[in-house]
Formats: sequence, C-alpha cells, structure tokens
Amino acid sequence: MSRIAYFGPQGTFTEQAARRLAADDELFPVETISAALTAVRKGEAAGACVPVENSVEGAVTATLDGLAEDAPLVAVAEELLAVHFSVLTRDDVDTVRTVASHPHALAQVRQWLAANLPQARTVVASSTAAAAVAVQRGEYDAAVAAPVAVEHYPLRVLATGVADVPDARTRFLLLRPPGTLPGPTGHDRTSIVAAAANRTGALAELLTELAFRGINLTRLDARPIKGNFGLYRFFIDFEGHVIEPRIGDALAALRRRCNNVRFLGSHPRADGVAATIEQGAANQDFVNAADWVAAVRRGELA
Ligand SMILES: O=C(O)C(=O)C[C@]1(C(=O)O)C=C[C@@H](O)C=C1
Repeated sequence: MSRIAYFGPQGTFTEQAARRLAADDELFPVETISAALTAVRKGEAAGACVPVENSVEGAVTATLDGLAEDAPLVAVAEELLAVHFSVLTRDDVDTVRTVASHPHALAQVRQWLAANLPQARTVVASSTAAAAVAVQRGEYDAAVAAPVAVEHYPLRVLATGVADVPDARTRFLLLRPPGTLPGPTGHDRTSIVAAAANRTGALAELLTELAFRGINLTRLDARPIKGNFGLYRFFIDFEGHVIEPRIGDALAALRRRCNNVRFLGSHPRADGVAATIEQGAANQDFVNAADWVAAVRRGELA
C-alpha cells in the first residue's frame, strides 16, 4: 500500500476521484494542487490525485503549470466525475450574504446563484471542501460543495443537484514520478507540453505533425511562460499511447521541431472512447512502411 496525496481537505470531488483511482492506497489530503505535486516530488507520496479539466470552465491551470515546471511527473490513470453541487449553510444563517467555493465551482453555478441567492457575494476558497470548512467556522454563510462534503462537515443542505450545465464533468489525473508506463489499451490518451519556437507558423507546424499521422487531438491549452510576456507553452492531449509506432513517430517529430517537449503520460481514457484510426495511419501501416524503407536500404526492394 502506498501513500497518495490528493487535493483536499476531505470532501472534495478530488477525494472521490482518488478513492476510485487508488482504491487500495492510503490517501491523505493536502491544501493545494501544488502541495500534492510537491509531496510526490519530495518522495513523501507515491502519487498525487488532482483535477485537470472541467467541461464547463476548462483547464485547471494550477495543475497545468505545476506539470510544466520542476521535476517531471506523468499521469498513469484518469477519472471522470459528474459534477453537481450542494449548497451548504449553517443552522444560524437566515440570509445568505456570502457564498464561498473553488473558482471552478463558482463558475459552474453562476446562473443558479444569480437566480436563487442574488443578494450573496461570492468568495473564492482553495477548494469546495475548504469552503465548507470556512462556513462551519462562521467565516462565510454558504459553500458550494460536493454533495459528500456534508458527510464530513455537519452543515445544513440548502440545495442539491446545483449545476448550470446539467452534464458537467471534471477529469482528474493520478500522477506519479516517471517509471513503468501503463500498457496500451486501444483507448488511451497521451499528454505533452511543448514550447513552440517563437516564429510564424510554429504552432501550426507542430499540430500538422500530429494531423499528418492521423492523430486526433482531445485538448489544446495555451499557458503563458511566466517571466516571458507573450510566450506560451501548449498542453496537447491526443488519442493513442506512446508505445504505438504512429504516436512514437509523431513524438519524435515534435521533439525535433520544438524548443522543449515534456511527456506527461499515456494512460487509458476514463470514457473508454477508442482512438480514431485514419486510413494509412494504423500502427501496422507505420511498421510496414518502416520495413519497406529497411528493405530498400538493404537493396532488396526499390
Ligand atoms: O474543490 C474541489 O472539490 C475539487 O476537487 C476541485 C474542482 C476543480 O478544480 O474543478 C473539482 C471539481 C469541480 O469542478 C470543482 C472544483
């Protein structure tokens, strides 16, 4: 049994994801995403569970930035959770004047808050569960939290099933130091972060390397390279596993073209969606083509 740090405190959506991703491990909460990554880098945890993207609010930037810098970590598994919230308050609150939560959570319930608690001011907390803790302490009147939070913090449930977008989902990663990769399944996702050269067409060239090999993107995010105004690094997720010839071929091309490429993992997709294979871009096509070149070099074929 190993120790896995998760973005806490107890009662976050991330804790639920960690329970599924590392069911046999000992889980411990840390206050921030950055602290979860640091725990792994310092060897205090064997892995970390953190959110990476939400279908309504997009990238969890603390996770992206944390993966691009410092010692490399790789995603070995992912989990997808449906996200709808409970609004929690204390028994002594008559009128809700302040509502606290994680910024991603507040962004997912903006319309609900405007319609149901128009008088309330929103306050940012480090996580949904941290907001529940603050309400319990009397710092704020209500928290937008995961439904399980009420099992940890004895608060009054003002509303449940709160979500502006009914099928909102958040994707979570289980991160570990580089080591053995999970095996390919046919429904994998590979993630990289790359700093394209600062010249016309550099990003287009990078994406074309993937497109040429029939590789379907599942996400593209740009984040500023801090301290270099106007320069960005690109987080690119695509279908496939690094062990596959077509993916290895694309990664080698990106490595040639980019200033910097960091591999962030290949692992099965939580939604089980199989990779799209374009005509002429199957792994066997790459193997056959390489065999043909080898035969030409040996003078056996022309
Ligand atoms: O605060 C939490 O409960 C988290 O796990 C973080 C987080 C996020 O970063 O997106 C996870 C799921 C929800 O979308 C809202 C917040």
